[in-house]
Amino acid sequence: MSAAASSAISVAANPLKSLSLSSRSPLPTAISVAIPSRNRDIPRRRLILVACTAGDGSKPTILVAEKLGEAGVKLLEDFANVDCSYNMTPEELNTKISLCDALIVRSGTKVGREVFESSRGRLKVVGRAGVGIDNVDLSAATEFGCLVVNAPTANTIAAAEHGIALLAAMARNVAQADASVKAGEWKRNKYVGVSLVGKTLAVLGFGKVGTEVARRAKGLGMRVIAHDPYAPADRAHAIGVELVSFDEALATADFISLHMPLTPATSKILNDETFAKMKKGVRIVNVARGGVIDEDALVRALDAGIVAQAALDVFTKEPPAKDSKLVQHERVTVTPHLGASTMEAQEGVAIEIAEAVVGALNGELAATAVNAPMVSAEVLTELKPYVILAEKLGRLAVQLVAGGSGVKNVKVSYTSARATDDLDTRLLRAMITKGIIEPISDVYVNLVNADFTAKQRGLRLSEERVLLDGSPENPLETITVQLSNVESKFASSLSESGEVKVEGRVKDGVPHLTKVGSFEVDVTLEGSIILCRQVDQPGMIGTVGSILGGSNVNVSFMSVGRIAPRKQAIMAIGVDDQPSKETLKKIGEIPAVEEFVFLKL
Ligand SMILES: NC(=O)c1ccc[n+]([C@@H]2O[C@H](COP(=O)([O-])OP(=O)(O)OC[C@H]3O[C@@H](n4cnc5c(N)ncnc54)[C@H](O)[C@@H]3O)[C@@H](O)[C@H]2O)c1
Ligand SMILES: O=C(O)[C@H](O)COP(=O)(O)O
Repeated sequence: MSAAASSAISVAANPLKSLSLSSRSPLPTAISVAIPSRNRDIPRRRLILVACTAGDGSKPTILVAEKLGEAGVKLLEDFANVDCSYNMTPEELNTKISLCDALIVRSGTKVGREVFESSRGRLKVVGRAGVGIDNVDLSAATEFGCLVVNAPTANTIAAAEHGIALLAAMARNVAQADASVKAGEWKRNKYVGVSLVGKTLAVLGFGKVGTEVARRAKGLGMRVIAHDPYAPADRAHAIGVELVSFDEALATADFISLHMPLTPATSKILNDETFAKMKKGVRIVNVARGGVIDEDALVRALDAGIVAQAALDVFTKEPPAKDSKLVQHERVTVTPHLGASTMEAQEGVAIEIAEAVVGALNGELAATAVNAPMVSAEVLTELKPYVILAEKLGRLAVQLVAGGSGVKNVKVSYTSARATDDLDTRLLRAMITKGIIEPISDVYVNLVNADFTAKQRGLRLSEERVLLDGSPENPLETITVQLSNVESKFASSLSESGEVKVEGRVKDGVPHLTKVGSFEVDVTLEGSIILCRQVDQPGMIGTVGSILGGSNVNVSFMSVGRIAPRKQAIMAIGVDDQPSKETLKKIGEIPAVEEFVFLKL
């Protein structure tokens, strides 16, 4: 099958009366009449991939719950109403959130399920001004269709520098000696330190921060090894770092620096058992997350002399209890989660997160999305009309089902001359899901929660690719949506094998409906559509057109698809305005009309 094989003919004509056809095909199966209309352009709909600004044109509201750099706040203020409310209690946050479209936090605010529940569907984006997203309930965010974005790069150097600062300060007892001098003491023998040069540093978590720490430690003359199950060896080799197993790292290190995220797999990864595998007198730095260390076990390891010293920027509970044995331990150096706190990093993070949040509220895909598939801007631009087509086909198909909620099986076919790995259909699938679910529920579906929502509703969506011959000028030729095991309220929409079937394609950047059941039609997918099955006979277009015209319903497009002359035909009529019940009744009463349906797009 190819685009050229379609036998639909589009005839640009003005009023219905002056319809004249010039066909290249002996037996046209679809005849279209383009009617100039106020709304001929694709409606200025936002591509609602993730979130959107308020539909009424009013500014969105962004709640900034923790201190954010000035430049970021300014960027947000140019776009939205910004409420900077710091130090809120959880209850205050839950109360405010229902009035906010986006929330920006750092590590100090817990964004749990109750925040999404309290937002009652309004919260569309959570921006984490930093890297770690362990304070955000990602599953709840996804369920509620809320995008989570972070600012993963702007504080890397700051965190790495803080790790090195703690490493050196710990080795030379800087904090303890400082406190002692300020207390009037002068104990030069007590605060003799250890040297870094020639010592082995094990970096656990060789990601952005870990790599920068390793690079700096090499500069200090240390031997650096790293453990990271997901890090590429060539990156390690490039800076002279050897990747080793976890146990080897523990057994050989004089210093251990932690740089992995807090996940169920890394929670308390340093514990009694793993401390026991370490070299006696090891020194530990943690600028990652407090939860990766079992803090009670660390106190035991310090007291047992396994761990000589520790330098900690992060704690399981922040701030830690005043009487925390760990914090008060004389061989432990602490800072109050300062890793990202440099002027430069905070300005950078603020801009990075503000841009991500504004972009997401504008309906763009964020490059730093944490809970949504990444789709590059180029792919997105190219797929834009197909994304609209996909959603509209979903909407149309489900409205053709009698008692739409029984839809369980959806088959989507994409015809394209593009190689399979050159066509990313995740967006299209999400939008078809949105189109199918939204008209029959009050769920808001977007790229974030489409798969989750489909699964939750027992909707199985299978995709099929049909490879076409020819050059892949367009990403896609047609999209076909089929719903199986359903009854249809418009029998003509059933395929030969009994599925509700609609097919569309993009023409000149505009989505068109090109097939309903076995009938070829050609109508732009905008406004609303009336589908009529009728006996093909002269005057039908005029009769229906004058009923609609008489009721002041503006017709934007008409197309007739038929099996053969004087047999059954499907008339697809695009209308800008919703016809009244009486008008639709009049159409149904035309003797040649066998069935009809009104569909909202
Ligand atoms: N103290 C601070 O203010 C501060 C500042 C920035 C980052 N951080 C924290 O530092 C951590 C690292 O940040 P990043 O930007 O380098 O993140 P990153 O994602 O670039 O790197 C994390 C690395 O950890 C690795 N990893 C995952 N599981 C592991 C495991 N079980 N064992 C070993 N490695 C594992 C990953 O493969 C990845 O390479 C995060 O927890 C982040 O929140 C803290
Ligand atoms: O994960 C991070 O980015 C750091 O821990 C920084 O957290 P903060 O924004 O609370 O300083």
